[in-house]
Amino acid sequence: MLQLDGVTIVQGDFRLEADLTLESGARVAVLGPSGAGKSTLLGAIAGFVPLSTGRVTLDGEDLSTLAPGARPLSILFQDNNLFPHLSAAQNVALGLRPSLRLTGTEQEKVDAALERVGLELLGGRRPAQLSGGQQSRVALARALLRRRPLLLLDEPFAALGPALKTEMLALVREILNETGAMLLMVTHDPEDARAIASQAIVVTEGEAARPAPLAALLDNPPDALASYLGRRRGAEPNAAHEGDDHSAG
Ligand SMILES: Nc1ncnc2c1ncn2[C@@H]1O[C@H](COP(=O)(O)OP(=O)(O)OP(=O)(O)O)[C@@H](O)[C@H]1O
Repeated sequence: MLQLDGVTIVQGDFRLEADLTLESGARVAVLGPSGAGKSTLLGAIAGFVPLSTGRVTLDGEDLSTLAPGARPLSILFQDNNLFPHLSAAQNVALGLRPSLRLTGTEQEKVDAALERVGLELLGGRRPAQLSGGQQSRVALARALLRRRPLLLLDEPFAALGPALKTEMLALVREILNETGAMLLMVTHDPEDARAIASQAIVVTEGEAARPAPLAALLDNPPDALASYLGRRRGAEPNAAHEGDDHSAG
């Protein structure tokens, strides 16, 4: 269970509050207008952004006392945070051992993770020698290897084409099924959210709201979310944002 307890984050004149609980294994989309604080929320959980007040706990453990690298979570950004001078296999291995001096068993785990994402033949290549989708796979393999109970995705597949994005979301879903990890995923795309999440946290007007069922939220969005999704509450279905095609029943 992930708890944000009386959390306030202040960055310059920006302020975000969060008081919410997510059950173990929850799959949660983080939605909201640009600049609302979605990345900031993930950064605070991951430890890159300091809390002004409150606590973040995972299964009762206070994460606020742990350095980012020691937190029981993996985070993926759009740029995949791969090191350009290391091979794909070494980038994956970093998830296990920052020194890259692997034992035989650890090497086997790295190989298995690369195989799991279909990159067993490309482990020797550096990121620049891989396609965008392959780079995303390397980053996912590293997250897979770490087996942390919380996976934070900050629009990691936004730059990929629709087919690749669908494939990556399917892979994430499989990984979540295998690991039982909890997911928090920032996305601007309601269809991506539907593909993987069952709940949503709406971040708007200085607050990260308590999680709500995703389908109901997308079918009948509050005003702040409706304008961000490109349509108004009560609008005719054919006034909906192109590509945002869903039926209520
Ligand atoms: N280091 C910083 N110092 C001051 N303000 C910051 C800093 N980083 C971000 N902000 C501000 O915090 C607010 C939230 O930014 P954040 O990146 O979390 O928004 P977001 O919802 O993820 O936006 P987007 O959807 O555009 O990525 C913004 O107003 C931004 O300008």
